[in-house]
Amino acid sequence: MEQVAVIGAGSWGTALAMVLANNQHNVNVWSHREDQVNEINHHHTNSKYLPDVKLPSNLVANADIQEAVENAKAILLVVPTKAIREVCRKLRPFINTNQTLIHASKGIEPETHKRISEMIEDELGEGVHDQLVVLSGPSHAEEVALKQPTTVTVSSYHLKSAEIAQDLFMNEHFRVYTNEDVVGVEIGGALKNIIALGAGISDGLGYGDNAKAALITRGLAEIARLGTQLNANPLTFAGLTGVGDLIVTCTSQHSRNWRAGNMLGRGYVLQDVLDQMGMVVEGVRTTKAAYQLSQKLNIPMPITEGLYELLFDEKDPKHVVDDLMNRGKTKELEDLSSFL
Ligand SMILES: NC(=O)C1=CN([C@@H]2O[C@H](COP(=O)(O)OP(=O)(O)OC[C@H]3O[C@@H](n4cnc5c(N)ncnc54)[C@H](OP(=O)(O)O)[C@@H]3O)[C@@H](O)[C@H]2O)C=CC1
Ligand SMILES: O=C(CO)COP(=O)(O)O
Repeated sequence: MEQVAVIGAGSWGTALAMVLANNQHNVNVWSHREDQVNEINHHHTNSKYLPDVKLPSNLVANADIQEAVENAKAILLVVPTKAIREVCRKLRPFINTNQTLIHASKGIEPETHKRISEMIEDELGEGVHDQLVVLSGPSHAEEVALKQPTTVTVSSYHLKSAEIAQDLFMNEHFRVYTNEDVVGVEIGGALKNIIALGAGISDGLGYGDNAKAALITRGLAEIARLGTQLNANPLTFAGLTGVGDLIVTCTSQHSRNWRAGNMLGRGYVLQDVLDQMGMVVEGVRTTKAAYQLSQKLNIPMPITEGLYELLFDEKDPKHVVDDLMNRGKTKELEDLSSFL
């Protein structure tokens, strides 16, 4: 039984805290909202983010970040990418070299084009490199909270750290694999959200399963094309954090990215969609970051480019699809030749 701190009390932070608490660990969830801390401690619920779910009694909440991480063997960071740096700065005075630092967020930072583990190292110092672990894979919070069978991957430059995370989370409902390809795991988890927005748009436009299968497979091709340029292992994209997460996010109505895309496809404007969602839609900022990166590295990413034009240049969704379908002729495997 270990002491674990969870930084972030949204849907994913709460669901992962439940997995840890169900594994008999003592879990302290930090939230920046007093009212939410009181609700978790007095009613054992987090009604905004996981309605109708009862939280275990060994899961408590704290609004003081120092108290939340006190004596923690591991700290799990689960806030939107946009909040990672701010939260790390709050955390910095209270971490030590014996703790495993796990993050479960999915995004790339616009302008710097950094992955989340790189942002964390920027803020907490290079000394945390071997303590860092990323947890990713096909896993909607709503299903994890109901103990439905789920598989994820934990990845670290230091296998021992990944194994510590594996031991903390693994149980009969939640199966955890290790993988040492941090770049591939983070790139797959972040970029699938762009394709999920696209899948939602396609459904919102009334297109069928053929279009969605095309988006998933050609989306995977461009994710792998960028990822391998960044030194990811191409095989990671065939795994849980690549095609696995693409499937779940592009086909599930739990996905906020799919739902946001669906509204865009039905004609809603971006700001109204984000206002209605009330939870993070990571794919929007990640589209900007991935588009910028593809331009900088001169890597063709036509779906990402189409999404960028739709989100940031107000291009009509139907025109985006028409332009994707009417690109010049190409070979399916041409892009993949560098893998061989
Ligand atoms: N939900 C899921 O099923 C999964 C999510 N993820 C990833 O996990 C990450 C978090 O997502 P998720 O939990 O779903 O997001 P939610 O939108 O459900 O919750 C985000 C949480 O972070 C808090 N937060 C936002 N900004 C700050 C800040 N500056 N300081 C402190 N807390 C802050 C929010 O507080 P407030 O209530 O005040 O806004 C809220 O508690 C994302 O990167 C997402 O892609 C990964 C796998 C599955
Ligand atoms: O990453 C997720 C599932 O693996 C959650 O996706 P959404 O953020 O689109 O809900």
